Amino acid sequence: MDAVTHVPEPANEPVLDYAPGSPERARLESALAEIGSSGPVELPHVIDGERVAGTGRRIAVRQPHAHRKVLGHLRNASVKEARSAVEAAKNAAPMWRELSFDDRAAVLLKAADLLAGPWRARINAATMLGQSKTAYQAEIDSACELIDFWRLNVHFARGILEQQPPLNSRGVWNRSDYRSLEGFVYAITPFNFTAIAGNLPTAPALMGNTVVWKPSPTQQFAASLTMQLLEEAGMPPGVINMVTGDGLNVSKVALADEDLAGIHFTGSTPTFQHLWQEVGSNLQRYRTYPRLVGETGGKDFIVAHPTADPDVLRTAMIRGAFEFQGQKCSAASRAYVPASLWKRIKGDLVEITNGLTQGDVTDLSNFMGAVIDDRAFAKHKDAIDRAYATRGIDVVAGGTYDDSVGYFVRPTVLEIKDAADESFRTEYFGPILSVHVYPDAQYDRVVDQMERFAPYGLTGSIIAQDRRVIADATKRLRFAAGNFYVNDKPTGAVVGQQPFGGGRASGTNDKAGAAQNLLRWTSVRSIKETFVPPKDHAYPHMG
Ligand SMILES: NC(=O)c1ccc[n+]([C@@H]2O[C@H](COP(=O)([O-])OP(=O)(O)OC[C@H]3O[C@@H](n4cnc5c(N)ncnc54)[C@H](O)[C@@H]3O)[C@@H](O)[C@H]2O)c1
Ligand SMILES: N[C@@H](CCC=O)C(=O)O
Repeated sequence: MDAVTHVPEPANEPVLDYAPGSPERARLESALAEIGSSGPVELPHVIDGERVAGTGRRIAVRQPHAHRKVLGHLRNASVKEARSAVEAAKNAAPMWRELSFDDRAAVLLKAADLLAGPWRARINAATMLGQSKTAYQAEIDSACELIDFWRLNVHFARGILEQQPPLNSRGVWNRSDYRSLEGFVYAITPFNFTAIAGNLPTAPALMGNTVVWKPSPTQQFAASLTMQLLEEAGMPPGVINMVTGDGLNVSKVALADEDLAGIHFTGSTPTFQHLWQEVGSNLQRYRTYPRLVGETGGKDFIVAHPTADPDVLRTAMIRGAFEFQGQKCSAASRAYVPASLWKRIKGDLVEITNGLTQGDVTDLSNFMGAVIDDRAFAKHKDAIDRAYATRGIDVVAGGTYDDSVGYFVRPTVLEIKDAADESFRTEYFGPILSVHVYPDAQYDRVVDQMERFAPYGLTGSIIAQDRRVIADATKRLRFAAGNFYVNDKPTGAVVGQQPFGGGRASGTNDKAGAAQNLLRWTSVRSIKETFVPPKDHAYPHMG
């Protein structure tokens, strides 16, 4: 029973390509048709394994590219449901932490296999319809990244448990006991990645914690399916308690609870800072210091050197800025391009950007869908309108928007004279790329200016051929990005390959899907056992 087992060797889940005629495409199209043709569903809270309708404000979950189509309805959690969720998590804690690691790991390994197989098309289709992702963007998120999170977290967690003190004095045996945190973990997840939503509650759960999970309302459709999948994988009632809605009442209850042991957050910088402040002001209430893990916003950069390959640069800009409508925290939203290169790439960049296909994501020929909701649409519209109204900014591609059918914002390139313009520091979280074109000789000045201009430190790329430039930029931009790319776009980190997260205003850099993150969800106890203990208090020097 107590054998130290080996967990299955992890490997990244292969990305399926959904080419015309492929079996995965047929499965996906049938899942899209099935969801698309069934009426709106109720998206209840799941507390202690029970579906709870709730009494709070009812909110429609819409398809962003066809906003008249409603996928389902949720209700904002009231204080009552928030209390029930916290109580359920606390009650389930002794049972869950007493289960062996292998039992907890088996739930996630089974969930990963279910997602890789029978659940794949359904969750991808839900992510496409609910978050307006193309087939490829859904596949790398809701299938591959989530499967990788679950499999690799088990692998990394096993590695942590194996870390034991290297030294034992004679007659002594030292051990490390990886305890869960004392209390419950509050997981709050963003709209843009089904994988992140699935990882944030399950990573602490793997380490023996029970969780209150509050998904984003605009991701709730896929989140509810993820919850069902976890139940099918054998997750016991009460381990993960999902409450829906805006989270205000959940925070009111959870952040004031003496047993709050941690927050696992991904979302915007202001939301995380607000949660941190609340925890700070409640500090004296808590039994233990809550662990605060937050991955937040970015203003991710591409710096091109005059030696850059123009095709590599253009492709990194288009894919990095516009895939999933620029709604990745890692999306390239500012680029610094030398004048000599800009002359060479501008024509193609503008033509390709203006030709990017956009529309309903069930039409698999589209490169892009819509932005997530009316609020995001309004923010991007304001940013584009401001660009038109500002001297020194040229809207060289895109620059249009239309919300009559869906929340469509055309991929937009702004050529901006002033490197200190606010669009080089503000996260719009949409398909808007600000480009500063600099005289080739001023490369060094530009790198110095951009390194600190935005408050964030999430992702960034250097595009250059000269090795000395790459080496120098890697050093000079060391703290400007937690994920740094050489001759590639700054998006698309793969679990187990490029552990993801950033510093400065971008978060606590605890690297999702890596051992660093899992360590935040365990509180180590050191056990020293002395086999033949001393029976006399005196030391030899006392004579
Ligand atoms: N660094 C990363 O790894 C990463 C990954 C994905 C997204 N992001 C960031 O997330 C942001 C976009 O996501 P979003 O729009 O969902 O962010 P958001 O901050 O608006 O919302 C995130 C979550 O917090 C919830 N929330 C907001 N206020 C709350 C409160 N007081 N109590 C409880 N919950 C509350 C929301 O309902 C949602 O579930 C961008 O800034 C993006 O850069 C970062
Ligand atoms: N990990 C993802 C971004 C997640 C944030 O939205 C990437 O690397 O593109």
